[in-house]
Amino acid sequence: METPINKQAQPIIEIRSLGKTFHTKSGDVKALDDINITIHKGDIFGIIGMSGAGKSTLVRCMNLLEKPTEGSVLVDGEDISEISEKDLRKVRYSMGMIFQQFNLLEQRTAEKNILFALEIAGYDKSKAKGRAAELLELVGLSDRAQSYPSQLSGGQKQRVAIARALANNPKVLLCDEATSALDPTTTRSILTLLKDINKRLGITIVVITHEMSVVEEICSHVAIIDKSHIAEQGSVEEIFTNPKTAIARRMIFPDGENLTGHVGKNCCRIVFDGSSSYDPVIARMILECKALVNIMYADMKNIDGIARGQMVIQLPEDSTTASKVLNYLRSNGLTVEEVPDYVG
Ligand SMILES: Nc1ncnc2c1ncn2[C@@H]1O[C@H](COP(=O)(O)OP(=O)(O)OP(=O)(O)O)[C@@H](O)[C@H]1O
Repeated sequence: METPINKQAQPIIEIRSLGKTFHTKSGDVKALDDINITIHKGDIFGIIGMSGAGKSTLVRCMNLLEKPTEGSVLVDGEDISEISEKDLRKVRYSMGMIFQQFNLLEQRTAEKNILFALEIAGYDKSKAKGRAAELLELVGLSDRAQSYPSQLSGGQKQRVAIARALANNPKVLLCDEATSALDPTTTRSILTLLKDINKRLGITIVVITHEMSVVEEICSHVAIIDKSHIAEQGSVEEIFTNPKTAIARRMIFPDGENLTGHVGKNCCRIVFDGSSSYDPVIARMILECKALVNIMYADMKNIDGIARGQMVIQLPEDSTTASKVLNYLRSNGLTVEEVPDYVG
């Protein structure tokens, strides 16, 4: 399944038929199977999945920290599994990375953590201090340059890690569960910073997370990974409005789970894309079509102030009334898809 093409933007990361098997003493573990993803320049691309789904392995394959056993990874059109170690190092410098546990050097101050990254990349020494100051300002930590990690809060540590990851002007920032160790308020401030960096510097951001709220807050696109496979991918708006797989529905609408386990013949899925609120439409439909319907599943979300979501209803057995219901919903601008055998 391909991400819808953003016609303005060029692909920056293309993952083609990628697979990764770990050979362990107790047998082979297939961590990734036939993964196909295209990330375009300027996207904030979320990769979401449950624990053990393969998220970290996938993000580590993007800069070949983990070597895929099948398929290829193209960065800016170049197959990076084919290039020399030296060129691969350059590609890695073009892809900054941040982690859940920050991974700062505890014996160095915030400034020196950044200087270290610049030094390794061979940055001009005479300009390095100025560059570090610029980066600390970008992440709002100019006044903590001389603090050691142990003197910083979790959010401040992640800001230093972001500054360090940006030191070499990367084209891509890979974030592996970057907010998972932070409280909700700090999480929001880090996500706001990432959004700002994406906007101001045009850096493509890949966000690995198990939290849908993170995707909802900052991502433009999302791929849902389940048991080593991509279950679904697309723009966040599209996936949130009309999730097609059970895993996507479970992750996006966890509150809808109390309605799972329902099975029904002759159902239809109604997609609310923000142009109408469902209560009056459904109520009017019941009155106008004189049709009683069973609600098999329903959930709505507020995305950017617009109500989106979906509902699955069981249509009346009488086919004339069922058609009336479908026509009514469609004529009210709703997207309606018939589901002959619904399994919730
Ligand atoms: N180095 C390794 N050796 C063997 N198996 C591994 C290795 N790394 C990951 N795995 C296995 O690959 C699968 C995917 O792991 P991965 O860490 O990528 O998942 P994840 O979605 O990031 O999970 P989590 O959120 O729990 O970190 C798991 O079954 C894991 O046990």
